[in-house]
Amino acid sequence: MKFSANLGFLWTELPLPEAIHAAANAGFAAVECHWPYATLADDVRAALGATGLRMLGLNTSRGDVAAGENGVCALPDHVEQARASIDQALTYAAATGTRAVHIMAGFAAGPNARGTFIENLTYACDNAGDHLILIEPLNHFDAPGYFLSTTEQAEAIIAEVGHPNLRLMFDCYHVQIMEGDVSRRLARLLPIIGHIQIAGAPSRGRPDQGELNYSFIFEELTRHGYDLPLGAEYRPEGGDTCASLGWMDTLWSAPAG
Ligand SMILES: O=C(O)C(=O)[C@H](O)CO
Ligand SMILES: [Mg+2]
Repeated sequence: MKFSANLGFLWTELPLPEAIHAAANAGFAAVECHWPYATLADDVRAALGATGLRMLGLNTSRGDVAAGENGVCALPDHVEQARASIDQALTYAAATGTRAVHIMAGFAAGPNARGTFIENLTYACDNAGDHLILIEPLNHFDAPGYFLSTTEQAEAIIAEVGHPNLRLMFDCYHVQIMEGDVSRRLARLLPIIGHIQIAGAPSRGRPDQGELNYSFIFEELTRHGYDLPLGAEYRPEGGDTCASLGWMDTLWSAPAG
């Protein structure tokens, strides 16, 4: 199993290029981030080039954070901002060789929100080139009122958009909280999954703590032939990422031979 360091949660005390170097030194196979826009894309690209790591994903902007926005792409009265956030994310992804862009839906509900999200996702896919477009259900406790909260809802939207670039970001932590049955759900949804993330549940601490048995999940994924890096998107205790990394060895030892 390979792992991607989510730099939205790991090494957050470091500027993004330095965090990329820290992830490489710690043995991660890739990195991913949340909102890199305050950092010059050239600096990120240089750090990726120097370490040989790929950036697997970044998010569209949250919008007006002070006003409590968490993405704008399902907000019927924000279509212009949504398209601008998608353009910004795709431009940054192209400049840094980032694999996927996560389209943040925002706090919204109802058929108009769904229709808006589908139109904006279609726009994103039509302009994505080689980049994957991801959507991610978030749990009700961390993101109450977020438009997308279950894999079932995401699966129906992916089918309706019907574009090969559009995939599910399966965050085991959110799925465990909202729906459970994680390993069976993972296996069934693998054909539409574009990225998988991990964290302990329900705390969002390190993956070796809490109710999810990741050793089992890793074995299952391996059995299904899944070999892309899994996104380590957890909050290290006390903010000390290096001290939190023991799980990388204890949860997974590569099969012999
Ligand atoms: O919160 C998460 O789980 C994410 O992966 C997103 O990037 C949203 O912040
Ligand atoms: Mg996630």
